[in-house]
Amino acid sequence: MPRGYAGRVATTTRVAVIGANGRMGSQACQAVEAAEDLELVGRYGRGDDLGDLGGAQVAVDLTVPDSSPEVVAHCVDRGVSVVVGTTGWDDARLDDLRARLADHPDVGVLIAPNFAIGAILMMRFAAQAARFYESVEIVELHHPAKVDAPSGTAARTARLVGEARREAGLADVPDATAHDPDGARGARVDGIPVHSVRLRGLVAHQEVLLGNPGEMLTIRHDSFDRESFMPGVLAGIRGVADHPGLTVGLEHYLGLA
Ligand SMILES: NC(=O)c1ccc[n+]([C@@H]2O[C@H](COP(=O)([O-])OP(=O)(O)OC[C@H]3O[C@@H](n4cnc5c(N)ncnc54)[C@H](O)[C@@H]3O)[C@@H](O)[C@H]2O)c1
Ligand SMILES: O=C(O)C1=N[C@H](C(=O)O)CCC1
Repeated sequence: MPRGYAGRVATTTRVAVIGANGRMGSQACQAVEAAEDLELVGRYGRGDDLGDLGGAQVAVDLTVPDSSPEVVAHCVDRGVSVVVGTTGWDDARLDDLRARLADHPDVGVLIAPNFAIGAILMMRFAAQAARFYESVEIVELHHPAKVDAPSGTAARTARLVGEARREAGLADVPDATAHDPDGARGARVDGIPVHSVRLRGLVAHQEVLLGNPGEMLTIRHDSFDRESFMPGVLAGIRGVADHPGLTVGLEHYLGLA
């Protein structure tokens, strides 16, 4: 156990990682093990019985969109706060989770669409810029093993941008497309066109393109390695118990909201 100031024994937080054999989960286990103030007490893969989560105080969910609601419900019902990196948390799922958390007022859940500091800043900058531009489109680019599209980050960015445009009283983005039988104009999330690229060699990347007559602003973020997510995972673990209820976005723990 680590020693704190004046030789006192500092307390550690007991952590369980669910989805521990995946690309993110395995790296999160390493990050927790390397942190002096955290203790990894449980690693769970698909099919494992989560039980009492090894006595964890905080769980990290890095599974898949189909599993995440059940995993999070299991933790919340046992009074364990959860840091959720898994995507797929649409409004209906968030509403269900809020209702569940109402019965567990001391439990915190952080839904973090992206743990990388640069991606969080990209989302904030895009929301700030949104009211100044007629056009906006999002291009997200990821590794081809990703199971969901659009990415959680792109969906969150689109919602933040859409909200900022509504508050500013902007009209819909201009688009004369009348014939698009193959869906070449991408998906629409909150009125914002979103395009998903899946390409061997990529990890996680996004561009927000904002256009006005005669100019374009591009806000781009690149995660070249999953190590970019780990400081955010650790910040989430350290903060979640102090933020009871549901929080969407790590920016709320970082003074960036
Ligand atoms: N928030 C972020 O910054 C961030 C960053 C990267 C990935 N992600 C998201 O995290 C999730 C995981 O990504 P990945 O690339 O590690 O995927 P992955 O497929 O490599 O890992 C997911 C793992 O979860 C396991 N799993 C599925 N259901 C489970 C269950 N019920 N219990 C225990 N384990 C279960 C799978 O077997 C797999 O090993 C995805 O939703 C992805 O979009 C978020
Ligand atoms: O690799 C993934 O999968 C990622 N998922 C998140 C998303 O969908 O936005 C975050 C970036 C990486």
